Amino acid sequence: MVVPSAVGRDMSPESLPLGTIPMVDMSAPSGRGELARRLVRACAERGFFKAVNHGVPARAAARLDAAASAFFARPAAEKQAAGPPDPLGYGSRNIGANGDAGELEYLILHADPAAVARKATVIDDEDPARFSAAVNEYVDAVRRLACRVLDLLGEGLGLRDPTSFSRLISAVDSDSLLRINHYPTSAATVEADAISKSGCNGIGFGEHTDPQILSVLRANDVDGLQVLLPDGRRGAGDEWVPVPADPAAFFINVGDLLQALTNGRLVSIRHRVMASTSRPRLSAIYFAAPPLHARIAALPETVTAGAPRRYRPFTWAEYKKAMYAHRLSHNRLDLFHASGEDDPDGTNS
Ligand SMILES: C=C1C[C@]23C[C@@]1(O)CC[C@H]2[C@@]12CC[C@H](O)[C@@](C)(C(=O)O1)[C@H]2[C@@H]3C(=O)O
Ligand SMILES: O=C(O)CCC(=O)C(=O)O
Ligand SMILES: [Fe+2]
Repeated sequence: MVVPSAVGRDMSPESLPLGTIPMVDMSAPSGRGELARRLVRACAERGFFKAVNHGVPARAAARLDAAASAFFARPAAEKQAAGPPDPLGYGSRNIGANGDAGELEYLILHADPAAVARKATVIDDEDPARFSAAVNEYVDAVRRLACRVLDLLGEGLGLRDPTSFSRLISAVDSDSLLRINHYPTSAATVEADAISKSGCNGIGFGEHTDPQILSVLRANDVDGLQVLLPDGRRGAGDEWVPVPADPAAFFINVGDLLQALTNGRLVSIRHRVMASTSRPRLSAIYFAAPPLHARIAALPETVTAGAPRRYRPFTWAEYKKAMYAHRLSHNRLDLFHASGEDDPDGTNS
C-alpha cells in the first residue's frame, strides 16, 4: 500500500516522525554541529533526505536540463548512436544486462570531464562543447554538495578523520557517474501491448538500492519517486512512501558503500520510480563513487563489541563486478556479509 506523501519540516533534534522524509536546511541555521547531527540522524534512520538551501546554482541545473531535453527530443535513431549502454551511454527501457526493464530512456555518463567530452560528440554533434560544459558545470556543483554532506557525516559520526568519505569521491580517478533519466508519459510513448510485453507495468525504474557512496538526485516537477520506509529493507511494516517533486531541492540517499563503510550505521535505502501518466519526468542523479581500486572496509570507529564487523572488506571493482552480475532489485551487500557463505562472483576469491 502507498501511504500519503509526507516530507517533514526541518527536523527537530528530538524526533523523526514515522513515515516522513527528513528535510535538511544545508545553510545550517542552527550551526554546523547541529547540521551534522541532523544529517547523521536522517541517514541512520532513513538513508534519505531532502536538502534545501544546498548552494547548487539554479543556472547549472537549468543548463543541464536544457542539454538533456534537447538530446531526448532527437529522433530515436540518432539517440541510439550514443548507445547501447555498455554500461555507459544511451539506453531505452532495458536497465542493466540482466533482464530489468522500465518505462524510461536514459544517459549514463562517467563524471570525468575527459569521458564526458568523448561521449559528447555523439550526444550533441552540432556543438559537443556545449553539452560537455553543461555536464561538467553541474557535476562540479553536485560533487561539492556531496563532499559537504560527507564531511558533515564524518563529523557527526565522530570519525578521527572526518574527511574519510569525501576523500574517496574527490580522488582524481574516482568512478563517479551522472545518470539522466527521461520518463515519457506512458500513453504518449508506449502502446498498451508494448507495455505489457515489456513487463514494466507502470514501473518507471524498479526497486533497488544505489551501489555507490552517495547519490544526489534532482528532478523536474513531476512526481514518481518513492522510498521504502521506515528502514529501507524489505520486511513487515515497510511501506512505499511517495516523495513529492521539488525541482528546487536535492534528494540525497546513502549508497551501499556508505552502509559498508559505516558498518550499517547509515542505511542504503530502497527506492523506485512509478511511471507518470500525465507529464514527462526528467531526473539527474550524481552517483558519488570511489576509485576502482579503493578498499571498502568498515571504519574502525564504527566497529565495536556491540556492533561487530558486518561486511568483509572488498574493493569497489569487486563490488561492481558482483553488481553487474545481478538484477536491479538484488540485495548486493548481502553477498559481502562477514559471516556469509555466498561467493559474489562464483570464483571463491
Ligand atoms: C540491473 C542493473 C542496472 C545497474 C547495474 C545492475 O546490474 C544492478 C545495479 C544497477 C544500478 C542502480 C543505480 C544506478 O542507476 C546504476 C547506474 C548503478 O550504478 O547501479 C544502475 C546500473 C545500470 O543501470 O547500469
Ligand atoms: O530517476 C529517478 O528519479 C531515480 C532513478 C534511480 O533511482 C536511479 O537511476 O538509480
Ligand atoms: Fe537509484
